[in-house]
Amino acid sequence: MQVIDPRDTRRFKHTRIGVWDVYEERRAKYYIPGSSIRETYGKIIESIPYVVQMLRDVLSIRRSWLLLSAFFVVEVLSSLVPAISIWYSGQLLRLVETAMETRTVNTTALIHVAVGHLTCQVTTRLLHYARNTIVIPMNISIKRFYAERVLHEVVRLDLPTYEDSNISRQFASALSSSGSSIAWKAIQASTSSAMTVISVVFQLSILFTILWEQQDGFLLIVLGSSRSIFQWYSTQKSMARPSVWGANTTNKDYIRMRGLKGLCDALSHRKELVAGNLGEYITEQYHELAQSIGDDAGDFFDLHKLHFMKKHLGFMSILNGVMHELPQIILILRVIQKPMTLPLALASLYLIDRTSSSLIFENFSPYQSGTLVAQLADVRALYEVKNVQNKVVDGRESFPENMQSLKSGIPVEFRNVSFRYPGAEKYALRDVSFKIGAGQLCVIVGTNGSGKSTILKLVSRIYDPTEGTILIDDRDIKTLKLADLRNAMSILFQDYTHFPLSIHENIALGNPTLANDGDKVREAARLASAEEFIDDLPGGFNTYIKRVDEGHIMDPITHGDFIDPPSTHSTGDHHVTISGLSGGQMQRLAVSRTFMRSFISGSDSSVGMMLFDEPSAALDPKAEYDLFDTLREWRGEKTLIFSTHRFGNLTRHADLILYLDESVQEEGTHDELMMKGGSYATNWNLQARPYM
Ligand SMILES: Nc1ncnc2c1ncn2[C@@H]1O[C@H](COP(=O)(O)OP(=O)(O)OP(=O)(O)O)[C@@H](O)[C@H]1O
Repeated sequence: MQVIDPRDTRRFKHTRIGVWDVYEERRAKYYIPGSSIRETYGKIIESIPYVVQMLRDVLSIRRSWLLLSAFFVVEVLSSLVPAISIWYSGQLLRLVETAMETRTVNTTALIHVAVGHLTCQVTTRLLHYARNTIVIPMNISIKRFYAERVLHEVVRLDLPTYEDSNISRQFASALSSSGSSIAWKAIQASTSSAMTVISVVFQLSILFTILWEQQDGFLLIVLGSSRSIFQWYSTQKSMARPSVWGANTTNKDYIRMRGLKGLCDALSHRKELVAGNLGEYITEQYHELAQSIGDDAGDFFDLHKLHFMKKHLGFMSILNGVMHELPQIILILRVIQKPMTLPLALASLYLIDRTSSSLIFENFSPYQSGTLVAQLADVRALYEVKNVQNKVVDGRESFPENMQSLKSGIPVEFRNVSFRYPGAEKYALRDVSFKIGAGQLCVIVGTNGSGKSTILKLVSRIYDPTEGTILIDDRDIKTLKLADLRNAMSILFQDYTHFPLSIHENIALGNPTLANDGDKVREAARLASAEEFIDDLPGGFNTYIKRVDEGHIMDPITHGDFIDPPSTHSTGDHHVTISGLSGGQMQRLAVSRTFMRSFISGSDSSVGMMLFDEPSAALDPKAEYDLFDTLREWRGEKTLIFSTHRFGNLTRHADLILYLDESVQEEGTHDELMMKGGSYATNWNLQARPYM
């Protein structure tokens, strides 16, 4: 993955386009005539092992042998037809010549030429059709094949790796599923390049044979071919892009303007926009900002296009026009000298026009899907994602040594642990040490941002400590196999999310081994007080909370907008989609998922530790009471660690309370800490006062 360092001016050129700062790598990666050919071929050679692997993979897809062979046959035929057509044009030229000399027309030959021309046209259309019937199914199969592979690569990434913007960009470019698949584009680009060579060689040799015998033949050949070569050259030049480039803006007004637009566009802000009467304010502010920035405030791609166009409107495009007219001028001069040669001149001109436009087409076609080198580089990127290493390195030791040891919970110890989030300057935790015994109930309290959630993320190895050691069952957490560790615990995050799946699956994913067990899912929901409201939903447990892109509709106004899911699935009780649930209902669902993991598998349960981050924040008092009542029953059997702001229900029963503020400030039971009269006692009294 390339990283752009704007300070590296030797490598990156800076251009200001409107409000945008554009950084382009000075050395171009793709082929530009005049640039190092060795470098270009070097890149192609580097990509060969990846391309070979890709071909092997593609050929392992069912029916792909057949489709690929058919595709190559069609491509070879398509590359020969233009040359055959030019050959017929040459025959026509000969007929005109003979007619002028003998004043007779060879009708049979004329019909022959006409039929030949027509056949070429029809064949071109048929080949085009045949190509589409091969290309589309091939593309669909290859895309499906790689979609599965990509899912496999994405799913294995841990949070710090996934959060890394360089890695996510690498994945985004390698795994882009829009349009054709990378593999298929590369196959097409390679074939297209090979066919271009065949086609150009054939066409030019036929043109050469035909025009060579004519008066000014050599000049016409040179002009005809150089016209297309020149046009190809200038197009390559204008289409070549540096391999690494990036654009950013630091314009405060523009960033604010985009922020205001984002506020209007996103559904998630609409509630506050409406309730806060923000419409008028936003319109005014947006207008003022737009006026002050002026035309510089454009979308990057629009401004870049404009900049690019101005840059390339120059000498080359004028010369291009001149080259286009030269054959005509020469032929006109010839006709002026010898008026009798007019028909021959017209036929020659027609021939030159045909050849050059067909040659130009041949040379442009690889660009429709990007250059060959670019496509091969993409294939390489596609295969290199599997080399991305996770930042949280897996341990080697199995855990636990025997399942029986989990039955009374798992002891946890922090030894001088400090932690800084990736990219953050400030420590979230500093020199934290504590010990939680097996089966104990520990409650972590503290102000906002004091590090409570961070402790839970470290215990579950979502992140690793920057300094210090965490011991699980007296063993360094880093030595344990990650899968085993996570099997042994159940965690409810503060910022839990629900998946775009049915409610049944949302709960069942807490314990995928029991995913098809409807009774267990229902039991988990009951324990979390969610069963009743789920049953009241239109589709019960089959209700979808949100769905990912369902259905398309094409009309002249919306052009492929999505159909609103509820309108397409409002019948029956399967896959009914609802647009929302209350905050408390959402939380009950999240708790159900956690219960599914830890309780439902009963004696088979491998869970010895449960972590809850603010599990009752959105619950009503009754639901909160029931939840903690259920959880307390598991004390002595599972280690329970809670992070919470609500002291009352939990802390009084806790074996250990940690009062946190970057590090552990106070530690003990409720009674001990109340006696101490420190921050815990102050906060307890603050919460209790309204009820006294
Ligand atoms: N992903 C992150 N990247 C960078 N900093 C983070 C990240 N998550 C949390 N922090 C910072 O780490 C510190 C501790 O955050 P943490 O979420 O652990 O606090 P908390 O005690 O759980 O807070 P709250 O009571 O508000 O939930 C805070 O200063 C927070 O801003």
